[in-house]
Amino acid sequence: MTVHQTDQDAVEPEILAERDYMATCRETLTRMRDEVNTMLATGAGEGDAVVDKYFNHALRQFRKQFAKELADLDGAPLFFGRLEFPPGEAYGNDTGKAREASSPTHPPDCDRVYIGRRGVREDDGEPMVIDWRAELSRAFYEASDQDPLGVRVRRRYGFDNDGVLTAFEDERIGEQVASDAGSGLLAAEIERPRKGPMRDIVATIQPEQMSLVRTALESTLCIQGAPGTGKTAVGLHRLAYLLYAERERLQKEGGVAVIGPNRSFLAYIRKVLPALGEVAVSQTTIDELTGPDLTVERTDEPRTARVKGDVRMSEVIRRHLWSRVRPLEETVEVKHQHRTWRLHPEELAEELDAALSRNIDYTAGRELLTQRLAHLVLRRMEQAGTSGTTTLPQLQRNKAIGRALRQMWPAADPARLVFDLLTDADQLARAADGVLSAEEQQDLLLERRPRSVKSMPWSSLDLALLDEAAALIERPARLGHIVVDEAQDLSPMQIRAIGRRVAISCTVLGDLAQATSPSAVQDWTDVLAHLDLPDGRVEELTRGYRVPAQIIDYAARLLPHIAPGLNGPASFRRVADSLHITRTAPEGTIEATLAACTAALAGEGSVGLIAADDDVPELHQALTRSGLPHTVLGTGEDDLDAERLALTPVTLAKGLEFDVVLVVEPARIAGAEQRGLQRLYVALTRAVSSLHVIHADRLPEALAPELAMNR
Ligand SMILES: Nc1ncnc2c1ncn2[C@@H]1O[C@H](COP(=O)(O)OP(=O)(O)OP(=O)(O)O)[C@@H](O)[C@H]1O
Repeated sequence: MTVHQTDQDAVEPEILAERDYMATCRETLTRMRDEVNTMLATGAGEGDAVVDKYFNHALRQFRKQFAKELADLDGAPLFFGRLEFPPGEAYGNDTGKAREASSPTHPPDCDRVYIGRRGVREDDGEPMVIDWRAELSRAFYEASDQDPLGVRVRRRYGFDNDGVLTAFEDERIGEQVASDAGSGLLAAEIERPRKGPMRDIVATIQPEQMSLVRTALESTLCIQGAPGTGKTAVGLHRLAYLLYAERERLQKEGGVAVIGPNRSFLAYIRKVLPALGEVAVSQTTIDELTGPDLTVERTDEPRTARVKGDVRMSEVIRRHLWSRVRPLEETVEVKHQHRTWRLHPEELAEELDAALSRNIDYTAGRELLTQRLAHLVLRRMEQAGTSGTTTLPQLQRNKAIGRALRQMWPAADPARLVFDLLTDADQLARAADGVLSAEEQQDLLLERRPRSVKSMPWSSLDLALLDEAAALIERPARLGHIVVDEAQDLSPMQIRAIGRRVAISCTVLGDLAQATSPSAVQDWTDVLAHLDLPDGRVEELTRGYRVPAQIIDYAARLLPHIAPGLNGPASFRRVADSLHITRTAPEGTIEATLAACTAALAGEGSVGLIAADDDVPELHQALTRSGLPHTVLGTGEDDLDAERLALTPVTLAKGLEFDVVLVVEPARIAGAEQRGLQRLYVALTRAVSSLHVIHADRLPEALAPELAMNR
C-alpha cells in the first residue's frame, strides 16, 4: 500500500490534481443546482396554468426536492474514494469521451471511478462522481485480493478538519500484499474531533456493515451489537441505500421513517440522512408515533410496566372493545314516509352475527352493520312495493337505525377504553379474566382515578395501549420501511405498534445489554414475532469502532451481571491513556468534576458530562457559576451544535457519543433504578477518546477499585 500525505510546505502534484478535480466537481454541482433553481423560478417545462395544474405542481415539488438534495453540505468532500478498472471496464468503450492523459475519469490506460455521497454529472451526462449506493460503487467496499471485482487499484482519500483533501492511500487489488489498507484513514476518521451531531460513515463503512446496508428491501433485520459497533450508522445508511435502490416502490408503499427513543437522540442523528442526500425522511420517537397528540406525564413503576408492556394486554384490550358489541333485546321501529317498519330482535341478532363474522376492524364492522340494517328495511319496502325513490344512504341516516346502532355497536374512543381499563377494577376484571392474574390486574390499576379522560396523566407505555385500541378501531396508515433504533428498550406492545405500520420490512437495531426498561423484550426472536415478521433475520455486529479497547474492557466487567450471554465487542482501537478513575472526598466531587471539564475543554472535540438525572440540576448550577459554557440535554432544543460541553442526564445518554466523557458517581447511576447497572454500562461506553470516572461513593462491585487501574 502506498500512502501519500501532504506536509505544510510541499503539496504533491497528485494531491493538487485531486483537489482541482474536487473543485471542478463542486462547480458542476453548483451549476446543476443553479439550473434546477432557474427552472423553478421561470417555470420552464410547465404546462398551461389551469389545464396542467397538477402536473405543474408535481414538477415543482420534484424540482424543489432535487434542489435540496443537490445542496452542497458544509463543504463536505464530494468524493472520498476512487477505483481504477482496465480501460472500458467501468464505462464501456463508447462513452463519447476521448481517452486523454488529462482526463481524470478517462486517462489512456484505465477507467477511473470517483465515489462520493451523491452523483455528479457533466453537462453532457457523463458521470464525474458516482453515488456510493450505485452498483458500480459496490466494488469500492467489497473488492478484495480473493475477489477483485475487476478493480486494479482502490484509492481512499484523507481530509483535514476543514474538508481539504490532504492524503490518499492506494491499494493494489489482487497482488496479495498483506496490508491493513484503509485502517489508518478509518482510525483518523473515527478520532476526528466531534462537534455537534453524528456524521455519516460512508467513506469508511466496513464490509460486515456494508453487507447489512445492502440487504434487500424484502428482508427484515434485527441487528444486535455492542456499543459503538455502528448499529445506528448501519441503520441510517441502509435507509439511504434502500431509498436509492427502491425509491418508487417505497413511496408507493407509504414512505419510510426512523424511530428513536427520544428527541435528544433524534437531534443527534438528524444530519446523517441529509448528508447522504436524503432530506425527506420522517424521524420520530416511539411516543410521538403511538400518542401523536399526547404528552407523557408519568413513568410506571417496574411492576406496572411489566404488565402494561406485556403482549397479553392486546387480548385484554381486544376483549374490552368487542364486549361493547351486543344484540338488542327490543324491536326497532323505523319510521319512513308515514310508515313504520319493525326489525325484531332475532333479525337484528342475525345481522349482527353476519357483520361480526366478517372479521373486519371495529369501525368498518360498524359501518357494515348500519348498511345491513338499512338494507333489511329497504328489502321490506321493495317487497311491499313501497320503496319508491328511497335510497340506502337515506335509510342509513334514519334516526331509529342510528339509535339501534349506538346500542348494538357503540362508537369507541381509544382513550376512553384504556382509561376505563386502568381505572375501573370491574371493567378490567371482565376483560382480563383468565388472561391476567388478580395481582397483575391490581398492578395495572391507578391508585387514584382522575376526574376525566382529559385529565389522565398518560405514561409512555399507556400510549402503546391507546395505539393498540386505536388500531382495532381503524387500521393505521403503513410505511414501506421503518428503521427502529435502541429497540432493546421497547415493550412487546410498543413493538406491535410498529409492526402494524410496516408494509414491507423493518431494520431493528439494539443491544440487549443496554436494555434499561423493565418492560423490555428479552430476545430478538421475540421482537420479530411481535412485529409479525417472523421471517426476519437476527444479525450481530461484533467489531467496536467507537470505544477504545481499554474503556470497553472496563465497561465489559459489568456484562456478566447485566447480560450473561453477551460478549463485549472486539475493539478496533487502543488509545493510550484513555481511562481515568478519580476518587474524591464527598465534598470534593463537584470541584473535581469542574476541573475535569475545564481540562477536557482545553483539548479538542465534544465533551459529555454524564450523571444521574437527580444530580443534573446541581451540576448545572456549578457549571454556570464557574462560567463554563454548556448545553443541558433534555431541556428544549437539545442544540448539540451550540456548545462543546453537554451536561447529559444519564437517561438521555443512550445512542450518543462524545470525544471525552466524564461519568460522575457511578454508584448513584446504578442505584437510581432497577436496571441501574445497564444504565451505567451505557454511560461508560459513550467515549471515543477518553473516559474519566469521578466518584466519592463506592464503585459498584464489578468496577471495584482494586481492578480499576488508571491507564
Ligand atoms: N465504518 C465506520 N467508519 C467510521 N466510523 C464508524 C464506522 N462504524 C462506526 N463508526 C463510528 O463509530 C461510532 C459508533 O457508531 P454507532 O453510534 O452507529 O454505534 P452503535 O452500535 O449504534 O452504538 P450504541 O449501541 O452505543 O448506540 C460512530 O461515531 C460512528 O460514526
